[in-house]
Amino acid sequence: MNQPSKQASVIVIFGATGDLAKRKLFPSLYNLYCKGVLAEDFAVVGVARRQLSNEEFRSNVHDAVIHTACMDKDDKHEEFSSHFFYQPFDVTKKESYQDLKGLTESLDEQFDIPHNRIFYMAMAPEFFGTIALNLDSEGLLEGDGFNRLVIEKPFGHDFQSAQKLNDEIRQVFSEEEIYRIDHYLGKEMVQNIEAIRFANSLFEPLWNNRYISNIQITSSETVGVETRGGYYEKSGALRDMVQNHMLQMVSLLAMEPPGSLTTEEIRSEKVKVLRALRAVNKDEVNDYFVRGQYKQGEANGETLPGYREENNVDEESNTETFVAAKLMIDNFRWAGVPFYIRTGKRMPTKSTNILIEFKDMPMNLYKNESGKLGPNILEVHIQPEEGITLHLNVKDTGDMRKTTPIELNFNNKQKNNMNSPEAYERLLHDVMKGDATNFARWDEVALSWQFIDPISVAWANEKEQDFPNYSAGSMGPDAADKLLEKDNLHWWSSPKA
Ligand SMILES: NC(=O)C1=CN([C@@H]2O[C@H](COP(=O)(O)OP(=O)(O)OC[C@H]3O[C@@H](n4cnc5c(N)ncnc54)[C@H](OP(=O)(O)O)[C@@H]3O)[C@@H](O)[C@H]2O)C=CC1
Ligand SMILES: O=C1O[C@H](COP(=O)(O)O)[C@@H](O)[C@H](O)[C@H]1O
Repeated sequence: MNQPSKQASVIVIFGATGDLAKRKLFPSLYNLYCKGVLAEDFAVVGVARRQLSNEEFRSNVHDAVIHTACMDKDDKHEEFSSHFFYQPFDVTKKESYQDLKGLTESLDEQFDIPHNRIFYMAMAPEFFGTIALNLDSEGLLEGDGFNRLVIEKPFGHDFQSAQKLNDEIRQVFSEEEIYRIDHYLGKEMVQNIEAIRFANSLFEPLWNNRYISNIQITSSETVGVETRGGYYEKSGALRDMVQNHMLQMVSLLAMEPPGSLTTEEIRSEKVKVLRALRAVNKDEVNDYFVRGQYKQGEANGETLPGYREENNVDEESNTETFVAAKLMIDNFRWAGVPFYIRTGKRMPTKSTNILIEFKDMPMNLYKNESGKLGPNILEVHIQPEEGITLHLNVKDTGDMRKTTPIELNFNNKQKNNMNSPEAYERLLHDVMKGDATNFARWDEVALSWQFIDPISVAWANEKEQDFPNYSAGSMGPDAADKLLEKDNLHWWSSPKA
């Protein structure tokens, strides 16, 4: 048998019969297997309440990856599934943990794995504390190898609940052992923000309030809440998207250059941005934030239901399915530069796009169609396109005193032959390598909740009388446009969306 790799591990998935495991985790592990990242020395133990045999579980895994192809190689679905094992599990029962300990130790021997463990919490957060304490008390963390805990979002519902959850898991796991997933941090172009900024002398000197007018981040989804009404009613777009994904993108765009690309240096710079975010108190919420809820509408000739007609949604629901906001970062670099963000469900396109609008030239020497020189804009296309577009003005071919706008485009997928890995694949690989850079540190999570909480409290206390206020299939309520019009600006719609 080959020497086991140092990172070889037994991966335990709590909630292995659920949606996340099926749609994201198994296909990502399969891709890693195809690429040779997972060698022969790995094993996955799935646990959940229902009674399944190993064979039944493997058949579920097989079905989940059957449409995922190994690039340029023969498919290995059977071989891959043979690394999977199942154990029926009750999170509250000691015997479940003792059985799990026995199984993981026997897999160490069978697959020649050092005592390395990755515990992936793909279950409701209310169980995380209990699981962590039992893993410790039942001896599953003993041994020479590493123990890593991967925690899914939502990490709490507000600052207080996040702190309680953090305290519970920190009784057992150190901060370095905890990997708090924010899957946006696994996206190729989100990771590219740092490279675009810090590897190009063209941009970095301009990346401040002297040259940038404003930054706009739009993350729009075409889907409604589908089967997730129960969860979403308690969450809303503010907690579901803004507290985590949107603020993470803001941090990466606004942070100072780290001294080096180490995990802690990068995360510490992001934390400084969150500390400098101007707090919005309850009386100012309407100046900085807009909320929306979709009503019935149309897209591609299809009638789409309103949010209040979805399953498990209250017919008078006050939950927002759209948020737009103006964020101010009160530090030397960003004073006076608004960061506008918007995100919502049932919008016309599935797209995430960042747009950096540079300030106008001090004087316009040129004439063009509109009489106004268009601004330089750098767009970072996060999804579905992955790339950047730089909008410039060049001389019109016919008239030397006239300009015409042009675009310089880079498409990442073309460069990578369409094989850019999925976010979960990248993040799972990072966990295996022990690289926590693209995971949220506790202080990032704490600060983002502290910023969000006054807004969610204000919205919970004051029912929005205008709800529902945007049609499914539209770009959100008019108030989101007015938020920028007040500043003599407008949302740029991306040609790549
Ligand atoms: N689905 C997604 O795309 C995303 C999910 N998440 C988060 O991931 C977590 C899991 O989500 P998802 O997979 O969608 O949820 P599901 O409801 O589909 O799955 C939940 C899993 O937990 C198991 N489970 C529930 N109660 C217990 C219990 N008492 N003891 C043991 N196992 C239990 C269920 O299995 P059984 O019924 O057999 O016990 C099932 O395997 C949640 O925290 C969610 O917020 C985060 C981002 C995206
Ligand atoms: O975390 C979440 O993200 C998805 C959007 O993710 P994306 O990668 O498809 O952009 C969102 O639909 C979901 O509500 C939220 O929980």
